[in-house]
Amino acid sequence: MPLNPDAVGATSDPIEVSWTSKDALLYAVGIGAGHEELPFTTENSADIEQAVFPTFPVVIGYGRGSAMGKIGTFNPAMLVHGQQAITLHRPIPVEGTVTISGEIIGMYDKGKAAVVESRNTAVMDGEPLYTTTMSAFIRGEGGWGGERGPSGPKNVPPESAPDHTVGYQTSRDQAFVYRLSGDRNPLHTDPKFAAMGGFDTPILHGLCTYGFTGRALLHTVCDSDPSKFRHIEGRFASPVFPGEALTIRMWSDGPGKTLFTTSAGEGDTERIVIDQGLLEHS
Ligand SMILES: CCCCCCC[C@@H](O)CC(=O)SCCNC(=O)CCNC(=O)[C@H](O)C(C)(C)COP(=O)(O)OP(=O)(O)OC[C@H]1O[C@@H](n2cnc3c(N)ncnc32)[C@H](O)[C@@H]1OP(=O)(O)O
Repeated sequence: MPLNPDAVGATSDPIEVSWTSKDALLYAVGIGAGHEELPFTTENSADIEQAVFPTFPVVIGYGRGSAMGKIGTFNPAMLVHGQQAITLHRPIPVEGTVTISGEIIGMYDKGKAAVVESRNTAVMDGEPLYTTTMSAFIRGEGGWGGERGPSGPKNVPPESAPDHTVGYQTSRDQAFVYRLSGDRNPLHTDPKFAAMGGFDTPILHGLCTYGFTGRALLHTVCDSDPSKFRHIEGRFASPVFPGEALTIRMWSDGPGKTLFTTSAGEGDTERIVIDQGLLEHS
């Protein structure tokens, strides 16, 4: 059975998931943090309280609570992560339990591909903690005559030079650490599976690049304070190969708003890998 466009509105059964301090530390090293970010990478440094990166919700209970299981069948090697947004209602504690509910909120026919949007809402102690929205871009699954969905430019930065630029280096083996936070998709580690998806070598998890990007934004425009980081959104514009350098460029867009892009590679190979980036912060 192929994709089922009638799955829009399908919901998952709410499910309880928990995480520990160690999960937050593992996520931190998976997105490249280390000795310069001790609050996020240690729980026992003198006079430092452990903190959690605001992009951590994307791995809490990874995949559990999502309604994506209701969209029908497709070749998993043809799926790439398309877009991701995270809204934080309060900072994420070092450990905790949430109840996650998922819903399919859109299924768009792009002709050569299907774009499937889903939303997860997480509640802790009866109050919303965070909401995540993601889209999957499934190549070869369009063409059923459905709505084309959103298109056109969004969160376009000005032509002017960025207000801030941060560079990070991913490691050749970055995906092997990042996957331990939950996403074991072999697209990121197995050359044969990657080849089935049309890639010469495994590509980096989109959410790993997203985590590096969130670190840059947190430290540059939120004074490294997760409580100032309210909402982030962006679109995966091109694959990243493990070992590539990342450059995150930021433009202030008025009070509490920063537009951003993330690029990978250097010189001739540099290209934007996250576009339509927006951070809302205080
Ligand atoms: C069930 C379990 C769920 C688990 C989810 C996550 C699992 C993870 O392990 C998977 C990953 O991490 S994959 C890695 C991260 N993602 C990527 O690397 C994708 C990078 N992007 C691309 O390759 C292309 O932009 C590409 C291929 C996405 C699009 O490029 P093109 O084919 O050239 O498309 P284009 O002609 O530019 O546009 C066609 C229409 O699609 C819309 N669109 C483009 N990029 C999109 C994107 N990233 N997300 C959503 N929609 C997108 C365009 O707007 C266009 O629509 P329209 O014509 O209506 O304007």
